[in-house]
Amino acid sequence: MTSKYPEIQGGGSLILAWQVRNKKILVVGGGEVAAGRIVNVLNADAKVTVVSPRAGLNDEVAYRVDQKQVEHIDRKFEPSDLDGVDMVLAAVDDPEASTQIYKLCKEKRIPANIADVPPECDFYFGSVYRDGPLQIMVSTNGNGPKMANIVKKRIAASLPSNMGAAIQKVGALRKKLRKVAPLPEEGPKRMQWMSKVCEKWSLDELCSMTDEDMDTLLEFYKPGTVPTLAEVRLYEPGGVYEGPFLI
Ligand SMILES: C[C@@]1(CC(=O)O)c2cc3[nH]c(cc4nc(cc5[nH]c(cc(n2)[C@H]1CCC(=O)O)[C@@](C)(CC(=O)O)[C@@H]5CCC(=O)O)C(CC(=O)O)=C4CCC(=O)O)c(CCC(=O)O)c3CC(=O)O
Ligand SMILES: NC(=O)C1=CN([C@@H]2O[C@H](COP(=O)(O)OP(=O)(O)OC[C@H]3O[C@@H](n4cnc5c(N)ncnc54)[C@H](O)[C@@H]3O)[C@@H](O)[C@H]2O)C=CC1
Repeated sequence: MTSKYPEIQGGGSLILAWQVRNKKILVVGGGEVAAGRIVNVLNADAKVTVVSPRAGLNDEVAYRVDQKQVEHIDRKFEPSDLDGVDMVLAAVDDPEASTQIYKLCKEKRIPANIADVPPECDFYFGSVYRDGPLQIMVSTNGNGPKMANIVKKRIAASLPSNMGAAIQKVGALRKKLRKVAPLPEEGPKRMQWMSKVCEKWSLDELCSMTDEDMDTLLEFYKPGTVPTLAEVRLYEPGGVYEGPFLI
């Protein structure tokens, strides 16, 4: 029997945008996989510590250590490394160490990704496309990591190059709108108006929107209308404005 509600398809992952700004993340290992993890978490503004013997660091990880982008503990993993840590990413070529790290993380309830052991991961990484504020993650839920990479590239190729820039402008406009209409009870109106702007304006229009344009556009929030960019630029503040576009 078909239902009017979404059908449940178990076996997936909960895909979230985890906020790790200033959280302490421990990366165990300093090889190629660790290098990828480090980029992912630094891009999310985490505080990163890498534990691995210096001799085992690959060029990229050694570079990030030398640049002080990450802290470095020059030895093998020890249990005390987990003190005060919010997340652990293990990428070592030593299955025994992997299992020990996993067990300790379970005990201490620290979320962990153990690169080579999917059953020991609280979460998987995915293939990520990034364009400014826009991030798209593709997961195949452990079935085909390389396929995730291929799907990501296809999605990326289909996206306009100014998508991230447009989203950045929308972010700035939303911030200003919050100042103009701060009250919680205005929520529904605020959201409706914001959605209309996103739907009506092209990406090029959004991208070319200046700070001044934003302020003018926001004058249309009260009547709840959405002019075009051209109309915004024709608008004279304080004037009585009743164009055919005020729908
Ligand atoms: C479960 C998971 C756990 C986790 O790592 O979080 C995991 C596990 C394993 N990967 C293995 C192999 C490879 N991994 C890659 C690449 C990536 N792997 C990533 C994620 C994940 N890998 C998680 C599932 C994600 C999902 O299913 O969607 C990506 C998407 C993200 C990232 O790691 O950052 C990143 C692409 C980054 C990008 O697009 O930029 C390549 C290709 C390459 O290196 O070019 C290969 C070789 C080819 C192949 O096998 O496909 C093996 C060894 C298998 C063996 O021994 O044969 C295991 C262990 C196992 O499967 O048992
Ligand atoms: N996405 C994924 O899940 C993938 C996982 N892998 C697996 O991930 C693991 C790591 O791969 P690579 O980075 O290519 O290996 P690698 O050999 O380049 O690096 C291993 C690193 O671990 C460090 N290390 C070893 N024992 C340690 C310990 N006890 N404490 C701290 N550091 C220690 C070494 O110094 C070295 O920096 C391998 O087991 C590999 O099979 C490989 C490809 C993709």
